[in-house]
Amino acid sequence: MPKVSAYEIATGNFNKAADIMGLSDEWRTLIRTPFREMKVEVPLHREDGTMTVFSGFRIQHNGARGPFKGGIRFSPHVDELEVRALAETMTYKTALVDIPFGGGKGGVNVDPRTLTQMELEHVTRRYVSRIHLILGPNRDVPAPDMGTNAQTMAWIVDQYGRQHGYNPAVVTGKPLELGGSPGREQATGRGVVMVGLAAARDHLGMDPKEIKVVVQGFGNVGMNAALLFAEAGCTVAAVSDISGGYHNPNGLNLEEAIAFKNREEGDGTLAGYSASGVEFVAHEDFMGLDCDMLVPAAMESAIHSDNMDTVKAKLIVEGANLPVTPKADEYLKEKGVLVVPDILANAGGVIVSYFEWSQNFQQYRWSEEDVNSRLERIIIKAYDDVAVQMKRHEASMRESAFALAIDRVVTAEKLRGAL
Ligand SMILES: NC(=O)C1=CN([C@@H]2O[C@H](COP(=O)(O)OP(=O)(O)OC[C@H]3O[C@@H](n4cnc5c(N)ncnc54)[C@H](O)[C@@H]3O)[C@@H](O)[C@H]2O)C=CC1
Ligand SMILES: O=C(O)CCC(=O)C(=O)O
Repeated sequence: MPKVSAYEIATGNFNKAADIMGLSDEWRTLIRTPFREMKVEVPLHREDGTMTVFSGFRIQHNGARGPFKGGIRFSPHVDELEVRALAETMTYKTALVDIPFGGGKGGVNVDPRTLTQMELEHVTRRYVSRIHLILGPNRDVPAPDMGTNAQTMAWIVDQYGRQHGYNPAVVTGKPLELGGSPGREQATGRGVVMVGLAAARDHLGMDPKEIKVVVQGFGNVGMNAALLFAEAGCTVAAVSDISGGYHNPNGLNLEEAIAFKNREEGDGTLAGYSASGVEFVAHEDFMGLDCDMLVPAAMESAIHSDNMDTVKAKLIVEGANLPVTPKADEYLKEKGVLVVPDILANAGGVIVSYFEWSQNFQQYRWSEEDVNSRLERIIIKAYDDVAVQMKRHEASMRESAFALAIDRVVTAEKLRGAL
């Protein structure tokens, strides 16, 4: 895969929108420059007696509209520029869906699959003990991202509480028992499905039952999106994870695939999965599978100059952050493929994180139906707002979404007297 970094993709996304807006160089610099970046050592004494030192980051990109908000990623690829790009993406995501947060992101360059549960807990606590001073319910509120989950958030709330007193609103995506919100776990995938189906209806004139979907990534976002697409009546023809792709043009049996992935003796992936009608697909062939809607929901730079011309889908819905490189984006635009950008498509997670944070302040729990219907209202309002901007600027959905979001951040900065 040609290496286009997350930061290059974030730069491309910003510049195209800033050009459309006619944003001055001074404002470009002010908006893009992160408010604060923290890099910390995260040492781990392993159970086998060895020691490893990881690097941890928490980057607060922009807080003009509210506390910094964004997930924490555990992945061996994490570095400062990747976290900076993801933090900036959060700034525009929270602005686009108009929730009262800025943008931030954190990460540790650790592969969680290589650690025991106890080692993972140590890494999480060490990381939090080094960044806790810049966190807080009204300061910076983390959440899960790639390689982290509700259990990680539970350790974070506990570790933060040891130093500042217990406050569940310091982190979202927690287990329900610790003040998590009903619906948060499925929220990102649910949002992907809500905007994906709206875009298929409005731009392709397709009903769910006619839509063939292919999903890259079978973790929190990809698995929940696949399940909810199937529940809506779509044919989910293929899914993939780190082990490769699994394809049945007539539709996969997702429950069976999930049971295989979660089996006791497995490694938590789909490696070795086989069933009648299912063929294995190598990573490099996955994006070229026949479908109407392609959902990259794994990692950045998934659709790039070497595979962009294999894409058969008419609609791409970005479940992952930054999955399409600028060159591929330009190519797809010229080819007439509609791309629903990450800051809209995967905003369901942070929207329900906002609900969780609000519920924690109220010390009150909403029902899952309430959460899901409020999520739909907010994400579809953002989708409609973007549609208006597309007409106004005669621009792509990505350019229009970013222009709207950047404008809201600039307005907040001006009101606060930034310059
Ligand atoms: N968890 C959340 O609420 C949100 C996550 N996102 C973004 O969605 C993406 C996925 O995040 P999660 O689902 O949370 O992570 P996860 O860690 O739960 O799942 C990641 C999945 O991607 C697979 N994967 C990794 N490398 C792959 C490759 N080369 N090809 C195919 N599959 C591969 C993994 O095997 C796993 O199934 C990331 O870009 C993340 O930033 C965006 C918004 C919210
Ligand atoms: O739920 C959140 O606060 C942030 C989720 C996230 O990291 C993302 O949307 O990329």
